Amino acid sequence: MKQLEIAVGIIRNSQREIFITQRAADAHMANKLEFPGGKIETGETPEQALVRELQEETGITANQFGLYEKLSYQFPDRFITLWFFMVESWEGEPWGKEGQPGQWIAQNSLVAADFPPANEPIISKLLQS
Ligand SMILES: Nc1nc2c([nH]c(=O)n2[C@@H]2O[C@H](COP(=O)(O)OP(=O)(O)OP(=O)(O)O)[C@@H](O)[C@H]2O)c(=O)[nH]1
Ligand SMILES: [Mg+2]
Repeated sequence: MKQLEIAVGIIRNSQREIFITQRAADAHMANKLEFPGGKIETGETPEQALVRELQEETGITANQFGLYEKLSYQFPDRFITLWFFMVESWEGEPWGKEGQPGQWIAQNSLVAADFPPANEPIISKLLQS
């Protein structure tokens, strides 16, 4: 069973919109929306992985963030632990740097079904706050 640790960023602007990207058609959880991020590599802290992944996937440099939630999920073929960081201060303008479509979505209009099932508790929490 694959076991993965993932760091992702909830990139939120001053209008309470969140930068969301769409997963590739050939990826795990194909076409689902996601928070940009990816696998924590050996020797990296979750925070270091977050900064690296956001640079690679969205072009921004996160400079202030805090852990929002950490949760685990058992997929049929893999067990993943997701570290969700709230990112409210960064340099640059996020875009879909790896070719993935990106968009700003109002925090209160996120739809859980558009995301991988592991994200459900996070979408609920964002909708409630
Ligand atoms: N980035 C991201 N991954 C998520 C989210 N929710 C969720 O279940 N995942 C799962 O986390 C796993 C790893 O994410 P990833 O594919 O972005 O990893 P990565 O950027 O290192 O990709 P790579 O393997 O192409 O290098 C995938 O199995 C993905 O389906 C989310 O909101 N954001
Ligand atoms: Mg990724």
